[in-house]
Amino acid sequence: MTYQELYQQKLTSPEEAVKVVKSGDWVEYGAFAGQAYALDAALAARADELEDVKIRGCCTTMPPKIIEADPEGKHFNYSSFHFSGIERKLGQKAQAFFIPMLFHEYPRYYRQELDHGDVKSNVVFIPVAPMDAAGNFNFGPEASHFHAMVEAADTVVVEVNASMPVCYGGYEESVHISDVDIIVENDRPLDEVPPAGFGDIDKKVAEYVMGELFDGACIQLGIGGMPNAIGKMISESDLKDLGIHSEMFTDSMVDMVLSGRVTGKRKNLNPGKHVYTFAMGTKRCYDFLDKNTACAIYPVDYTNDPFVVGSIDNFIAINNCLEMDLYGQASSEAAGIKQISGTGGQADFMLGAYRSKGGKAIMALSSTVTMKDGTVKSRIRPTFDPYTIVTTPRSMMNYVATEYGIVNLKARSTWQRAEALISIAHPDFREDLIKEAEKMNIWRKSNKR
Ligand SMILES: CC(=O)SCCNC(=O)CCNC(=O)[C@H](O)C(C)(C)COP(=O)(O)OP(=O)(O)OC[C@H]1O[C@@H](n2cnc3c(N)ncnc32)[C@H](O)[C@@H]1OP(=O)(O)O
Ligand SMILES: CCCC(=O)O
Repeated sequence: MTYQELYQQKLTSPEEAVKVVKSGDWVEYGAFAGQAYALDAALAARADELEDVKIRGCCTTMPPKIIEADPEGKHFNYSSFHFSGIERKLGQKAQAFFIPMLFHEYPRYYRQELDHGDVKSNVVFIPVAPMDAAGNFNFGPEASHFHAMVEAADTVVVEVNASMPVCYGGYEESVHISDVDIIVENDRPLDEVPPAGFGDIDKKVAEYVMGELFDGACIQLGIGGMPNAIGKMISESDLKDLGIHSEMFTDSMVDMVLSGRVTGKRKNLNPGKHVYTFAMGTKRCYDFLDKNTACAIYPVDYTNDPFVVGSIDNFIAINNCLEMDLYGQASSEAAGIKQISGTGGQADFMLGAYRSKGGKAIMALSSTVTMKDGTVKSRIRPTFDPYTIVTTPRSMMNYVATEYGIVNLKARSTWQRAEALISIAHPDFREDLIKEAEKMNIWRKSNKR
């Protein structure tokens, strides 16, 4: 049978395809902008027939119809490995639950199932580009953990999207028709996620970070407004021959490449290739990645493995946090019990970049945040409030930058950390921070006043 004949044999409607889901099943959704919209809608339409169907997603750009159809969660239960803005809102209403993870371990959660059952996966719904002549469906700009999900699921359902960019990769960027059970079709443009904005303070922080970059460095940029400010500054700099090895490919990276700052020529791993595991951006970003042989998508257990990252010389990881305490712990994913995002790849890259010869792991944050009620809070705090989630532990903290400077915490004692962090806190909060540090016994007589 030819691949085309096989395709026709497996092709059905979304309504028929979702009949494979039974009460009690675990169903895997896509991640980021890689979402199976038609399958979600068809499953939602079956709400009244089903009980206890558990769904796992990740950082979705798609408001799930299964939740719209069943807001009280009587039939479906939705969990996510990383909250997007959509899931953050659902989480506030107990319509989405969070699954803590280290991003580089994500594929392993599925593969362990084959050995001793960390997760159970009955059905996977996955969006793909149209089949190529060799029978492969490309996952588009979201390789991440997709191949591992396909391996673990009892039934693999793909939603073929003619608008999906085709992203060439190192490995595990596609699924072969022989591993697919059911095919549906649904053409729709990928969701666009415009880059988070940044202001003058972010730019000042970015200037301190820029001071740590050098020709030939290999860069990872995290998620949020601050990394975007840095990406823009890089593209306007005169840095040469930078490399990209990142988890997420962004619009600011398109600028970094098109401005000529990034060539990848000096990378000792994957030279000449801009390496990533998923993209979230505008159509311009997706078009840039489409069939671009200078870009290589890999599974996340490669891009984010701290040992892989650590093997890349001159690796500079730049990430963002919400708050830091005087010991150097970073809280980046939650405000108290409100889950905002997730650990994602932050801890992976903080560890990996420090392992790299010539590498640096930089946490960039503005010194203050203005809350919705207008109060201005220092992001550098003596201690965290109860229930605060630590994303990067103090033992992994390296460089920290605010608009008042950049300090290195590695191998520094508690008093050195307190002194360094207070020196880059907003001046209005420094005296109070010193008083608290004194109470905490981490301020010495010799510390500067
Ligand atoms: C993609 C890679 O390569 S990833 C590797 C990196 N991954 C990570 O670092 C994961 C963790 N980090 C993150 O998720 C992001 O970097 C963040 C959340 C720290 C910053 O992202 P940004 O988009 O710039 O955050 P933003 O300033 O918009 O704030 C997000 C929310 O947190 C709230 N918030 C921000 N600071 C605080 C604070 N100190 N206290 C309470 N709430 C806060 C904001 O009000 C906003 O909430 P809302 O959407 O309900 O209004
Ligand atoms: C799950 C990926 C997103 C991030 O690392 O922040």
